[in-house]
Amino acid sequence: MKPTNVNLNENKSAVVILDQTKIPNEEIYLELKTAKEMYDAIFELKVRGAPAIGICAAYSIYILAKNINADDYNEFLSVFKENKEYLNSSRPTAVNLSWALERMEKVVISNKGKSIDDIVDLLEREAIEIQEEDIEMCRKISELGLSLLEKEDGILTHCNAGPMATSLYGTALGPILLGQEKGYNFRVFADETRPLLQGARLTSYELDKADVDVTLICDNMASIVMKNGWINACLVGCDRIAANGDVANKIGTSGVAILAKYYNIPFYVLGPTSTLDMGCKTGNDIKIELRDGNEIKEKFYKKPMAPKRVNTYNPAFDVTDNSLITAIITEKGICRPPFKESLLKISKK
Ligand SMILES: CSC[C@H]1O[C@H](OP(=O)(O)O)[C@H](O)[C@@H]1O
Repeated sequence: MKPTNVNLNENKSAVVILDQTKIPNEEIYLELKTAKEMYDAIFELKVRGAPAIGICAAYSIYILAKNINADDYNEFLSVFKENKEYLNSSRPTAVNLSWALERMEKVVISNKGKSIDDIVDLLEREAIEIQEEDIEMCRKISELGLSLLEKEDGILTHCNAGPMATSLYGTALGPILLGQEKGYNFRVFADETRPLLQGARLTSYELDKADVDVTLICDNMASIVMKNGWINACLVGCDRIAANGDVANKIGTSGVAILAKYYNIPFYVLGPTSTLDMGCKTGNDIKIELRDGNEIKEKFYKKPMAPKRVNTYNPAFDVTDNSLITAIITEKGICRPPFKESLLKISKK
């Protein structure tokens, strides 16, 4: 199977992405050729999800590098860095964006002395490697995540961390999709995830397509489904994992974690080690993206649902304290408290 959410086009002149803002009503693919098209696609969540953003950025900076008209290496590197800083400024919270761009920049810097054409070829290979590594990472995460679940479990999810948000298997949805293939009989409750409805638009779409028993709920219904005893585990993705195990993820995740703690339900975070940021000591060091308040007041309504002059506060992420997390499932293993030690160990594997 090949990823369908982010690829190069046939003549390698553009990044081709599945426009996630059109799901579930249309499957539309876009060709990104210019730096602005690439920036806007990430900023407008046409491509979204930490790993998918990183993969898209890697292919994007490769396409832009192909089009740099430089007389020498230093000029090439200077324009490359400009492109990198521009793409990196699109969204601040998911570490995979800067991680992928820094990894691509390392290819340029470590191959000084080679021809620019050779460096560009190496950039293409690095971008492909980033995507292929993510496929393997997510497959392993799915297997390890599935080992924590029972065949008839009720599972609550928040936001979307499925194939569209990654490369092929997903992270939080990976164990669910893998279990479905193996004949498990999960019952999934998907938070719609206001304000951008990734749960409604994307998670219920991906799970329904795989014939998983998925029930869509409003975010404020997470407590009652847990109280009813319908949830055996919560599975969520991540955008940045701090060295102490604090996790930045879609806004509302920390609330789900607090509810899970109250109802004594395991709360699992799933993500590749490329989302681990050991340079970030705690969640307090994670920059939280603030977005336009119109996403709250009017984006998905026929008419605005709040007075025009009313203030809004629209953080796209929040940080779940490590004390609320049962385990962090990565491709290198399952990390349990104390996370400072378990994450340090896994970061060195
Ligand atoms: C597999 S990473 C998915 C992660 O990214 C989402 O954020 P966004 O939709 O804004 O890109 C959300 O936090 C998911 O858990």
